[in-house]
Amino acid sequence: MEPELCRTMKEVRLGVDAADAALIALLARRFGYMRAAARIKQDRDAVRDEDRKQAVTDAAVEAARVQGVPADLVARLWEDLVETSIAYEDREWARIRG
Ligand SMILES: O=C(O)C(=O)C[C@]1(C(=O)O)C=C[C@@H](O)C=C1
Repeated sequence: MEPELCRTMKEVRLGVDAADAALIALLARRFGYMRAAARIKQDRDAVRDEDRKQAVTDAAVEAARVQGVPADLVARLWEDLVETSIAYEDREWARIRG
């Protein structure tokens, strides 16, 4: 049910749970690309790429603005998302070559 049509907290929470499940599926896919990056990057120092991090965050903030989501909140989320991705990619880089 669309958020604007919700009349009860039960309806709201069903919608939130469904959105969270969809987000987790997308995160699983995004993290899959981090495993691919860890496999492809030969140099461990290349795991962190500040220019690309900035570009990814800028794109997310712009997409959020178009969709009417507060840009400052998305910038904060993407800071955490990309830093978490870097940590995961670094861990995978070491695991693959361990
Ligand atoms: O684009 C890359 O090089 C990635 O490894 C992906 C990613 C990301 O989370 O989008 C992660 C680490 C880099 O710092 C930049 C971006």
